[in-house]
Amino acid sequence: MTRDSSSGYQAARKREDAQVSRVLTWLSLTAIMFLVGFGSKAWYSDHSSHALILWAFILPVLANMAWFAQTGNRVVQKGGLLVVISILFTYLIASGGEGNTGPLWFYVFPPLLFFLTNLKTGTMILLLVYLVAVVVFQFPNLPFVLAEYDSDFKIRFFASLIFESIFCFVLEASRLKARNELLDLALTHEHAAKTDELTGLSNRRDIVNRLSEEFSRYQRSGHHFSIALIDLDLFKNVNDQYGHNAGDAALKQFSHLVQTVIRQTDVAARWGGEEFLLLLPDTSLIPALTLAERLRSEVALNNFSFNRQDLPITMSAGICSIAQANSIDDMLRQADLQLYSAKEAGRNRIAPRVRSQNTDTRSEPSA
Ligand SMILES: Nc1nc2c(ncn2[C@@H]2O[C@H](COP(=O)(O)OP(=O)(O)OP(=O)(O)O)[C@@H](O)[C@H]2O)c(=O)[nH]1
Repeated sequence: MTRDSSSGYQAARKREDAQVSRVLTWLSLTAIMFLVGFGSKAWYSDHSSHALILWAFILPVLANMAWFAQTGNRVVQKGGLLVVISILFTYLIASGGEGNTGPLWFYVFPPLLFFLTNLKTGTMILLLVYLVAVVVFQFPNLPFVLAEYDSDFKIRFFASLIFESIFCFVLEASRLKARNELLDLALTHEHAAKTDELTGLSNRRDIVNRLSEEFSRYQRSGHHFSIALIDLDLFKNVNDQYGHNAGDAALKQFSHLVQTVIRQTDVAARWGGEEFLLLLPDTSLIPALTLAERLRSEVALNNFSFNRQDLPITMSAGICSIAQANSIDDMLRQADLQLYSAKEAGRNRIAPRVRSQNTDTRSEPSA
């Protein structure tokens, strides 16, 4: 299981994305308040055109918020806000704002960029931001540049902006490192919580969850599925005769064999002790019986061994399809009954149960 495919990781990513969206909504509201406030201040200081431009920026911020509320598209929400803020700050540095304080807003860029993008994209955009500042500082005669800054200010501005950028980069890099380490730890725990330690198959808790998910899918969309409850025959004798380690080796070899026989979409789990459960999605009774019979035959033919000693391993299984049951518990109960009848009939066999509305027939293939 990779970090990306882990359900825990995906849930964490979703939570992070939702958190970023909430922060962006608050940032947008704060930006609107600032634009109203600084616009009013400029208006009453007789800088009416500056005030109007600041107020004009409220519109795209509001439009971005409304678009996000409508579509829930977080990429557009992030990108939209970044574009609006970039244009606003470029205007502020080029116009000087009030009293040539416009460039001060550039200090918002480094933390915001690393928060909204990743380290690589953030660094690239920051370099562009530097370029904008260099152009404005070096070419005061350009038509859109209205402010002139003295050399001392330019040097101090760049030095402090670069210092802030490096600091933000380092902070974000260590935050990401800590976050990834935490996610890896969560992934290890998630894997351990779902996996049987000896065989590496799903454990009982995991298969129970998957069964109920599959049952919900069946109720929603009518997708049939089947289960096979498998028990290794006379396993106590294997332990008694060859030792517990040999028994463990046989359980591992059996689990490996099962995984080579089932499809990728099937799930094999250790149900407990020497009992296993297969969940076979999109499989009705007859294909499930065919698969179980193939597995039984492979097991009977396979050379199970421990310390160069051959181990006599066979299996019996009870099969049940959702078409024959009302619930997961009912399925498990019926599969267990079938397993019992397979054992009673002499082991090393599969017991199907086929039940229609009016009839209740049982048949067992010979071993
Ligand atoms: N080596 C080993 N043995 C296990 C493990 N879990 C359960 N067993 C053994 O599996 C055996 C199950 O024995 P029983 O329930 O009597 O059934 P059986 O001998 O398989 O006989 P039938 O089920 O009737 O065919 C017991 O001896 C358990 O100790 C395990 O993890 N490792």
